[in-house]
Amino acid sequence: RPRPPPVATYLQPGHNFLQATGYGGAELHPLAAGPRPECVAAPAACTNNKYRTLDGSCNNLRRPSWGMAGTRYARLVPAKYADGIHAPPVSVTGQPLPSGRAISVVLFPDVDIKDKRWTLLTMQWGQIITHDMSMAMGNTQAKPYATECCSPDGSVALPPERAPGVCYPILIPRNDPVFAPHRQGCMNFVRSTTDAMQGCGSGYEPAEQLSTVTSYLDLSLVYGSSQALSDMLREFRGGRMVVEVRRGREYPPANPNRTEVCDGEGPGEACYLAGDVRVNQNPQLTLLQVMLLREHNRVAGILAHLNPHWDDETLFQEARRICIAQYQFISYHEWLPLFLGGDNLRRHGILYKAQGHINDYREEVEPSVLQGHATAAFRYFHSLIAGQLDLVQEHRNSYGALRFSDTLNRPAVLEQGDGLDDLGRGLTTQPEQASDQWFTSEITDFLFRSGRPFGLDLRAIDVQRGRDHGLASYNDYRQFCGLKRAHSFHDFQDQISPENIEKLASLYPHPDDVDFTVGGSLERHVPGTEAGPTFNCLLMEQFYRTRVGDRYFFESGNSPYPFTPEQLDEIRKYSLARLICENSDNIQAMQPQALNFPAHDNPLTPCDQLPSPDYRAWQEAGPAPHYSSYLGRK
Ligand code: HEM
Ligand SMILES: [Ca+2]
Repeated sequence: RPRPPPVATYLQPGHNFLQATGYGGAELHPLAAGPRPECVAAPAACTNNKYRTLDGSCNNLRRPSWGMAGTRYARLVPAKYADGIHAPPVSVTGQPLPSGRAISVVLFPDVDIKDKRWTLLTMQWGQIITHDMSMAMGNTQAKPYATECCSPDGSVALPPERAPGVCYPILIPRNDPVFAPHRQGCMNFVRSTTDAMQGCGSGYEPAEQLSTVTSYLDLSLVYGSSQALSDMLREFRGGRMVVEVRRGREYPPANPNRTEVCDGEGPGEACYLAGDVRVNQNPQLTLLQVMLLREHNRVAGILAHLNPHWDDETLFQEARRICIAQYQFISYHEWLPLFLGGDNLRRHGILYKAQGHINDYREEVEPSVLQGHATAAFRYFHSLIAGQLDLVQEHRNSYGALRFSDTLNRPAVLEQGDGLDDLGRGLTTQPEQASDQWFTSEITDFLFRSGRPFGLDLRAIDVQRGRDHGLASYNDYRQFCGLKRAHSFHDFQDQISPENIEKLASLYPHPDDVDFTVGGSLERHVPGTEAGPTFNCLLMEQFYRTRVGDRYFFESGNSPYPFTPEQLDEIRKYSLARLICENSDNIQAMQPQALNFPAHDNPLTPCDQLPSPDYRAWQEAGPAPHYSSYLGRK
């Protein structure tokens, strides 16, 4: 008879999870405190800016590169490479590890179980947050950035032991000009293509990977993670972002690099440029990117009306700051509690039921994204992805659906007919898949198939990516999070079912071999959360750091230029429902809790009756314009 699962120590009442994991995290692996590999050099000195920089530098005044684009992921548990430097791990018995594909087939097949409570938007917002927080230079979709960032002169110089073919665990074209000496600062610093492995100093320290985007939740996916990209995306008039207007609606500008980032029929087909290179990946993601972009221009327009004396720069920065605040509010207050439980979050200082300011910035907390989070725990939610996208009309009848793998890198559907609205209603009507061990074959057999019969396996890539990044094992992370270290496969049964333990034992030579990505995905969920204790431990640690390590977090009264309590009250009226209503083409009604299905206690509500911030709180002295002249939708 299986024993009831013990509660992980950090979740026991009275226990402080943040102490259990080091604060979170004062205990960074010593290497992460050493010379920091950076793709771009952090400024030597910071000024205390009113507004965030575009690349995230100088958020932390004492550690200007913390959370900056182009810096390494953080590690809580030391890296594990077969050779101590960069080779992917092998079994502790010396045998090879099972392939990611074999693991995916045996443990993560497609079983269609829909979530009973939450709409597909819940999944889709998660991907938005992911894209704001990290992108490994070596990841499947990072190619344009990897080349831009790491071989500025196009030169390719390789030390012989890292020549192409030495380690290619993931299939990526081998002619990538990615092996290159480092741009600046760290010249004897090399990388391998597939996995962005880095060694700094002598080149023989354990490899660390770089992330191309700012770690902060700062809408870098809208504004870009560099000043240069941001400048490309700005109109420099009225604080606005560049858009192309078609049929009276705003769309992101055309991507000059379309053959790199989009499939499709050629130049006539929509392919967008945005702050994040992954913007075209799937149409529901693109839809939210379009809405976030429209929201910026909408808010800029309102501010221009309220404060006619503001110049372009002020309007841009103020609109950006409000949009980031609305977005952080949605992400922490509306979205995150579904995954980690509101009580847990409040207990650990990740969320507050509060009015006014919350002054919890801690300059000693490193906000960089954790390997264990981005390379394992957060990817568990690939299980929420649905194999089809419902098209839904205003009365919420679904008249059809798109096959997921038909739509990847082809966002044109948003501009066809009522595509954007029909998909937007689909997002808030269709259930997401349940958070579990089952992954749709649309991503495990058909990912990026681009019209071919088969494609890639995202779950296999997730596993393999963990090895590329030298991620410590499931057992190591169990121990780190306060669970018992397993000495036999049997010992995993406190968290994992006997059937799954049997499968693990058939795949892996030794319990210490089990990949974190794999073991964590098999744990029974902690009640009230969407994952098991070990993944929860990483997720909580991450979202704690992302909040208290951000000097500009919207609720903070200690930021260099805080919102007033009155302005905070307005921001706290914002919602996902409002974002969608406001920035769709013509959606008329939405349920107030857009992550839950429409129901009698969450009824479809006319858009203009949903709560909205009153932006007059941002008006500087002067006569108020008539209210109705700027509050009107669209
Ligand atoms: C909507 C469908 C989605 C697709 C098609 C998708 C696809 C991908 C792909 C291709 C990668 C790169 C894999 C690699 O080469 O290592 C990736 C990375 C990742 N995905 Fe997803 N994903 C989706 C949704 C999500 C969601 C809902 C979440 C979490 C809530 C998520 C979390 C992540 C994370 C954390 C990474 C690693 C990012 C990094 O490089 O640091 N994804 N995904
Ligand atoms: Ca960011």
